[in-house]
Amino acid sequence: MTLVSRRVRPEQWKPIDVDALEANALDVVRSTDNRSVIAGPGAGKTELLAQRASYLLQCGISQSPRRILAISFKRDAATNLAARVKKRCHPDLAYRFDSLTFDAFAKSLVDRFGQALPQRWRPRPDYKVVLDAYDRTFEEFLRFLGPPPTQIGKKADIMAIGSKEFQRRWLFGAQLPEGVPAITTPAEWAADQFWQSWIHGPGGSSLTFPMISRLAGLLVTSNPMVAQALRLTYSHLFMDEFQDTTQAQYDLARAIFLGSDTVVTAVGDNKQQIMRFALAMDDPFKLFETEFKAKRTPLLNNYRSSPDLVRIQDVLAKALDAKASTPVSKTKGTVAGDSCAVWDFSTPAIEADKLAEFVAKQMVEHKLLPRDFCILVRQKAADYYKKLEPAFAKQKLQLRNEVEQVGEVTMQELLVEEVSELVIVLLRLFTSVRAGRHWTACLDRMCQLNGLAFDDDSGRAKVVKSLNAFEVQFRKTYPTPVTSRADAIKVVQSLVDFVGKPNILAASPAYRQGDWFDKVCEAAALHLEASSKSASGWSDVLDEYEGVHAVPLMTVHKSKGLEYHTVIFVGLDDQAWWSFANDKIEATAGFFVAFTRAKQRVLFSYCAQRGDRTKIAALYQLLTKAGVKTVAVA
Ligand SMILES: Nc1ncnc2c1ncn2[C@@H]1O[C@H](COP(=O)(O)OP(=O)(O)OP(=O)(O)O)[C@@H](O)[C@H]1O
Repeated sequence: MTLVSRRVRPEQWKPIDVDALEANALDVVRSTDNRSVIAGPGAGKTELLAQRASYLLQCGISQSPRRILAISFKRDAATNLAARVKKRCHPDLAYRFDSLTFDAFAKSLVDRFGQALPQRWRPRPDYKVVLDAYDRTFEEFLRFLGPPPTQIGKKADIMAIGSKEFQRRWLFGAQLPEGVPAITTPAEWAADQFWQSWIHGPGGSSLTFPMISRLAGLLVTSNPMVAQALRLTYSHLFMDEFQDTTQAQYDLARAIFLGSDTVVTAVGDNKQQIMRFALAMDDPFKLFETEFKAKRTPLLNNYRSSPDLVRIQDVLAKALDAKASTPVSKTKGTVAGDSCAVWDFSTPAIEADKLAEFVAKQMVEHKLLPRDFCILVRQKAADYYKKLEPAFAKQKLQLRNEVEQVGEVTMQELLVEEVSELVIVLLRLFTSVRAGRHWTACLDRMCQLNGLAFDDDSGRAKVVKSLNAFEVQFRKTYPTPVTSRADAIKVVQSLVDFVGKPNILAASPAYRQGDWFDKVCEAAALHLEASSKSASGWSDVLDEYEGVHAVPLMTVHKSKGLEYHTVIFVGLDDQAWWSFANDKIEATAGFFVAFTRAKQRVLFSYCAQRGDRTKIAALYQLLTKAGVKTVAVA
C-alpha cells in the first residue's frame, strides 16, 4: 500500500484495507458532531475508529498542529489501534494520532502537572503506583482504621461500610474538592483518612489508578489552563470500549472536553461490560449522550463470526439485552459440523489429550496456525496450563500462558510495552540473515524516537550509519543467543543505551515516573533469558519471545478485543464460575465476551471432576436454547 501524504478531498476519501463500511459506520467516520456507537461484538467498532482517524488526518479535518486522542482500556487495544492508523496514514499524519489507555492518559496529566495540585492532594513526584489494590486492601484499611471523632460516628459505623461501596461511592464516586472536603458521615471521614494516608504516607505517596484519575480530574478543574491546553491540542477524542468507563474516568473526560470544540466519538457494547468489579459505571452511554448531546448510531453487521456463530451469539445477546438488534454476519462459515458444542470429559487428563489432539488435527485440516486458536479460562490460568501443557507437548504443540507473570509484568502486557517492542525489532534486525523488512521497521522507529521529520534526509542518514555500526558490533558480541540472565540483562541494557533512554522516555510518558521502566526492562530480560533456554538460534529465541508458534491460553478478561478462528473454553462449571450468583449479569457478559472472540468455532469443555454445573445452569440453558448440543466425548 502506498502511503500518500497529500491531502485527500473528503468526498474522494475511501475506506482503507476493507472493501466497504456499512452506511452507519461511514456516517460516523465523516461525522462532525459527538456520536455514540453502541454495537455488538465484531461490528467493527475499533475498525471504525481507525478509519475515522485516517479520514480526519488524510482530509485535513484534524488540522496540524492539532491532534487526535484515542483512549482505550487495554494497552494492546491502544497499540493495535495506533498500528492500524500508522499502517494506513503517512508518518507525517500518523504522528498526530495519540493512542493510549485511560490510565496512561490520567497518569501523564498527574506526572506533568501534579505539582500544581493543592497541597493536601499533591502526591510526591516519586509516587508509587499500586497495581494490586483489591477489595481486601480496602476492607483491611477500614478494619485497621481507628474510630472516627465521636461527633461523626463510631468504629462500628466504619465496619459497616462494604469494600465495594467504599470505593465506588466514597473514595472515587465524586470529584475531589480543592480544599478540605465536607465531612459529616463516618464514610466521608474514612475516605478522607484513606486519601490522606496514601498521598502523605510516611514511606511516600502511593496511588492506585482510580486515585490517579480523580487527581487528574482535580488538577484539570483547579487549573483551567491545563484543560484549555488539552482542548487546543485535541481536535477529536475517541473512546473505545466505552461501556467499561468508570465514573472517575468519565468525569475527567467531561472536565476537559465538555463544552469545547473537540468532537467526541465513543464506541462500545453494553453487553460486553465485564469491568463492573473494577468500578465501571452503570450506563456511561446514557450520561454521555445527555451531557455531550451525542447522537446514537448503531452498527448492524458482524464482520468477525460465521452466520451460525452469530445466530447463537444473538440468543446470548438477547439474554443480556432483550432489545439487542440481530446482526448480519458478513463472514462465511468454513468449518464442517457443529460450530459450537459442549464437550463432556470424564477426567481432566483425558480432556487435555482430546483437546490437544483436536487442535493438532484442525491445524492440518484447515491449514491453521497455533495462534488461530485460543484456550480461554475464567481464572487460575496457571492451574489449567499445568494440566493442558503436557498434552499439547505430546502433539508437538506449544501452549503458552499469556497471563503468566514475568517479573512484575504479565506476558501479555510485556509484549506491547515500548521497550519490549524495541528489543524485538532491533534484535530481529541485528540477528537475521535477510533483514529487509526489519530494516525499514527499525529505521522508522529509530527516526521517530530521535524526533526526526520524515523528510529529514541527513538525520536519517546518521541513523542508518549508527544502526549499521551497532549491528556489526552486536553480531560480533552475540553471534549466538544468550545463555545466562546476566547476558540477557546486558543485551537489553545495550539496546536501551543504543536507542537512548531519554528518547524512550520522551516517547512513552508511562516510563517517566516511578519504576515502571525498570520493571519492564527487567521483565524483557527475564523473558529473553527464558526464551533462549531451548532455542537453537536467535530467530527461534525471538519467535519464542513473541509466542509466534504457541497456542495462547488466557483468561476471558484478557481476551477482550481479540479474535481467533477457534475458541476453546475450558471449565464451564460452577467451580470456575463460583461468583456467578453474585452478579449474574456481569458473569453472563463474561460468557458472551468469551463466545464472541471466535470467528468459526467455539467449544466448551466440561469435566465433572472439576465441578458441578447446577449453579451456572442458566448459561447451559442459553446454549440449549441456541441449539448447542452436549456431547460425551470420552
Ligand atoms: N467494514 C469491514 N469490512 C471487513 N472487515 C471488517 C470491517 N470492519 C471490521 N472488520 C473486521 O472485523 C473484525 C472485528 O472488527 P473490530 O475488532 O473492529 O470489531 P469490534 O466491534 O471492535 O469488536 P469487539 O467489540 O468484539 O471487540 C476485525 O477482524 C476487523 O478487521
